[in-house]
Amino acid sequence: MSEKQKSLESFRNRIDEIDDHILKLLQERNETVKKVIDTKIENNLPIFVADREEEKIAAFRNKAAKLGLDVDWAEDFLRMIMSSSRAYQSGNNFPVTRAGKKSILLVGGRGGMGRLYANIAEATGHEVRILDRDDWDQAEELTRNLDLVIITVPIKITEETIARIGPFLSEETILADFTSNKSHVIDAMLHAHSGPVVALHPMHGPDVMNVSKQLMMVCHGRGESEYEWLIEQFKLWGLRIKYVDPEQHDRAMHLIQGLRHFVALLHGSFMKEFELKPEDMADFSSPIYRAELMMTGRIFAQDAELYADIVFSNFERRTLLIEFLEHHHLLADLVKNNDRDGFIREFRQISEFFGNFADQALEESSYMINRLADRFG
Ligand SMILES: O=C(O)C(=O)C[C@]1(C(=O)O)C=C[C@@H](O)C=C1
Repeated sequence: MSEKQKSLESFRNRIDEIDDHILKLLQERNETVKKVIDTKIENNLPIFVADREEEKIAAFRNKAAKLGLDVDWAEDFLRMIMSSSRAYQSGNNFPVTRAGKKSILLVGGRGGMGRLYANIAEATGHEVRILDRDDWDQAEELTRNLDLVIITVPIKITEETIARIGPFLSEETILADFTSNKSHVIDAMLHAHSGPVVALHPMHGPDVMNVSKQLMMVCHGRGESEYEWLIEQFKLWGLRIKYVDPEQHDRAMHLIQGLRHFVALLHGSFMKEFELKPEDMADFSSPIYRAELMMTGRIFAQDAELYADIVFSNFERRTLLIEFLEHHHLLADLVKNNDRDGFIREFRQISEFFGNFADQALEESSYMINRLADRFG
């Protein structure tokens, strides 16, 4: 072995030692996190503490800069550590609110979201009951002495399920739902129940590792002081809360869920029609195109009925999708007429409309693409 090879080997050995040391330190950090979550459970404190994380990130960046390290990389590193810390804290028991343990019924509790929240609520010490499709003959028993009922059934049967459960509920029971559609649902709940009502939309799927730092949209219905403990409980689980107006929520959802999924559907359907095989396209794609292909492809790994419910959710959404499809003429005509100048004019008008957001989109998407390329490239 040459002298050069020998020194390379000794440097690599030193790097291995340092990496092992990092792992040991992470393990020690985890042991401390275990004590943190025990203290939080004893004192009813939340898993995710935004201020603490922001302060730590700012301090870490400063220290990294002084040590001549890449500050953005250092921030990512710390964010990953804290994310794993929250996952760890979400692994066993959860803190409960000062209002104490409650009885909670999940209607549709055997679906993905129902199971996720049933497990978390159970791990918090709440009494969890499930009412699924075939359990309606037990509805009376399941709704006795009940603090909260959450409707988490497919969109298309949400309103009829609300109407069905309403008569079983006492004045004190909170009626809530997890549907991605709010204005009609909140009206249905207020109509079916005279007690506290709150409409919720967890902005995540059932496949998340844990709910810490996930967003819960909240639309006020009735009796805020009575359902306050529930919002508090979400915060203790680590969720972020955003209060929204139901109409405003639904408009945004038409665009985000309806339109976005529809664009992906159109893309996938076109690929199928012209036999553009995703594997071949992926091989020829740089990270950005690959990311787009993945955004389209991920939909088809999921349930067709779920997407049908999202796309066909209601009349407003279907109207918007038809408007969207008809709008394609504007661009199709530019292409048909080989109107390069018209294309540039339209492009610039869209850029103006997007304003500063376009720069933010460029920055965020570049970040995402670099991370993806590093992991899967
Ligand atoms: O300081 C806390 O409360 C923690 O739970 C620890 C920790 C971390 O791992 O540093 C994790 C989650 C919080 O959001 C903030 C910080």
